[in-house]
Amino acid sequence: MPEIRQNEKISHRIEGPFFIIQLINPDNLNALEGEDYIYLGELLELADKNSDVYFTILQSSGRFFSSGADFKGIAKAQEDNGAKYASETSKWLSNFVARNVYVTDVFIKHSKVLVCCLNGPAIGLSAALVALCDIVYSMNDKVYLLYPFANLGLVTEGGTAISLPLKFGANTTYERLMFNKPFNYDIMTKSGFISKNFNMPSSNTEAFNAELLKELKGKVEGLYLPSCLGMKKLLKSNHIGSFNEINSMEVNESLKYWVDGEPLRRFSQLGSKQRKHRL
Ligand SMILES: CCC/C=C/C(=O)SCCNC(=O)CCNC(=O)[C@H](O)C(C)(C)COP(=O)([O-])OP(=O)([O-])OC[C@H]1O[C@@H](n2cnc3c(N)ncnc32)[C@H](O)[C@@H]1OP(=O)([O-])[O-]
Repeated sequence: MPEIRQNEKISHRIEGPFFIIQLINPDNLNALEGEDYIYLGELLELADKNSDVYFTILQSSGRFFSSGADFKGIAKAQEDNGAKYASETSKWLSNFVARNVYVTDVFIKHSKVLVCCLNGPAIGLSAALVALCDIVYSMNDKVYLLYPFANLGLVTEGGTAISLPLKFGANTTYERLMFNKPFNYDIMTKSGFISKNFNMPSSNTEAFNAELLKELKGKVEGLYLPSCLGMKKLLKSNHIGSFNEINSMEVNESLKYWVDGEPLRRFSQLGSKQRKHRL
C-alpha cells in the first residue's frame, strides 16, 4: 500500500477487496477538523488507485458516526490572521472553500462502491458524506442525519442540494433543511436510504462493524467484482454532472456567509453551549 501520513482520529486498513476507513475519536463524537476531512479525501484517493480494492467501507466508533465540523477547528481558522491572507475572502477560500470542494469532489468521483456503516447520528459535512455513499446499513433505529445549516448561518454543502432531494424527495428535504430538523430513521427507511438495520445496542459499535463486514464478505463471494465497478460507473453517470455543478455552486454561495461572519458567531455559541440543535 503506498505511504500516507497517520491521523490519530482516522484509521485505515485493507481486507481482501475492502478498503476500511474508521473514525476513531468517539470522545468528541468523531467531530473532524478541516485537515481531517482532507485526510479522509486522501484515503479515498488511495482506495481509488488500488486495483485490488472494490469496496470502500466507512466505519466509526462510539455512539455517534460523526458530529461534523469540529468547533475547535473552526475557532482556529477564525484566529488564523497571518499576513498570508490579503482579505477575509482569501482566508475563507483557503480555510473553507478549497477543503470542502476537495473532499466533496473526491466522494463524488470515487470509483469504488462506497458503503457506510452508520452506527449513530451524523451531522453537517459528515452527514453530507454519508448521503454520498452508495449503500448505508444502520446499527439500530437511533440513527439520524442532521444538516443544521439554518441554525449555523450556512447553506447546503457536500452536494446535499442534490443528494438529499435525490435520496429523500424534494419536499421532505425542504421541510427538514428549512426548519433544521433531522432526517430520522423512519424517513431513511421509507426512502430506501438504509438497506438493513442490524438492530444492535448503541454501546456495541465494534460488534456492529465486525458483523457487517462478515456479512459483506459473504455477499461478495463468487461475484465478478469488476462488474460491480462497471455498474457503479454507469449508475453514477446519471447525476455526476449535476453533482459537479452543485459542488462549485455550494462553496461559492457559502463563502459569502463565512466572510460576513455569521457562521463564526454561531459556531462559537455552539462551542460554549449557548446554542443547541433541536433534535
Ligand atoms: C467545514 C465547515 C462547514 C461546516 C460543516 C458542518 O459540519 S456543520 C455541523 C457542525 N456540528 C454541529 O453543529 C454539532 C455540534 N454538536 C452538538 O450539537 C452536540 O454535541 C450533539 C447534538 C452532537 C450531541 O449532544 P450530546 O448532549 O449527546 O453530547 P455533548 O454535546 O455533551 O458532546 C459530547 C462531547 O463531544 C464534543 N463535541 C460534540 N460535537 C462536537 C463538535 N462538532 N466539535 C467539537 N466537539 C464536539 C462536546 O463538546 C462534548 O465534549 P465535552 O464537553 O464533554 O468535552
